[in-house]
Amino acid sequence: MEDLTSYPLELTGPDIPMVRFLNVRKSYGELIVLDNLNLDISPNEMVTIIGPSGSGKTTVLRMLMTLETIGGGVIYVDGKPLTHMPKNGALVPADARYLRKARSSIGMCFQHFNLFPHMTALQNCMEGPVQVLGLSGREARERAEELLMMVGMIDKKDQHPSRLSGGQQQRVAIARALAMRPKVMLFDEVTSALDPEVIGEVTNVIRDLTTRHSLTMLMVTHQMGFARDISDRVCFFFGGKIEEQDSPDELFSNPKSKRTQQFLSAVKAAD
Ligand SMILES: Nc1ncnc2c1ncn2[C@@H]1O[C@H](COP(=O)(O)OP(=O)(O)OP(=O)(O)O)[C@@H](O)[C@H]1O
Repeated sequence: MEDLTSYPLELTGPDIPMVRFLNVRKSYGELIVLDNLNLDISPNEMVTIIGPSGSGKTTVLRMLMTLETIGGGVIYVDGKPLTHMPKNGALVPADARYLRKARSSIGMCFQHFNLFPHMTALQNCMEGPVQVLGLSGREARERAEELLMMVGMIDKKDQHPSRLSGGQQQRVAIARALAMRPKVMLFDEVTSALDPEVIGEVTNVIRDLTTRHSLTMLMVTHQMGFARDISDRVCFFFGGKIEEQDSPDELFSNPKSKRTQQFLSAVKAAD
């Protein structure tokens, strides 16, 4: 087992990142998926991960959601360890109770919306705040209505998911994740399963979040134009590592690494 004594029990100081991956490793058998990953995300920063298929992009998000066990290193959120917990003055792997609480600081939207089919849009957004956060029905309803308004879905609040388009369902899924007041929002290919004509309504909601709301966000996308448009920083992943990271303008206009150049040319040629 890894010696964790050199890892801080918590991050302190004036400029602590909202998210820190510290030497994070993940393998499936022989396959190394994340190779000593170090990544900091500042409060209110929007970071996008791009890269070829199999480079570990989704694994990064799944590790932050604690859907995967960690093979090495520690992830911190808002200064506190996410994957580990302090015990007798040292970090040890987090138990289920600690993980359940720690994970509530992370919100996620997937390619497939996973709304509860038997609940209306409003009920979908109220469920977590009532069941997990213990809000009263009235408080949860107010919060849900405010968020459905923000994503432009208030007039459809009493519809079930089967009566909504893919874009509308994804907007409800975003509102549902935000209703838990996460510290960090993750977006994994949220437009991939959508018809082209409704992609804009979802990207507009995410763009709105970056400009009007202070929220730390990490996104995986294959839509380079969108990544360029809304990110503060873009990380190009290759083989489970960050090959290159920069501001979107710099990374897309002036990529330094050969692998980034090749990837961006291939994506452009396929467009
Ligand atoms: N549960 C698993 N068991 C075994 N291998 C896995 C598992 N999950 C992911 N992998 C492998 O880990 C590697 C990274 O997967 P990941 O989904 O993070 O890649 P990605 O960059 O998001 O790819 P894509 O763009 O195709 O979604 C891939 O080679 C994948 O096959």
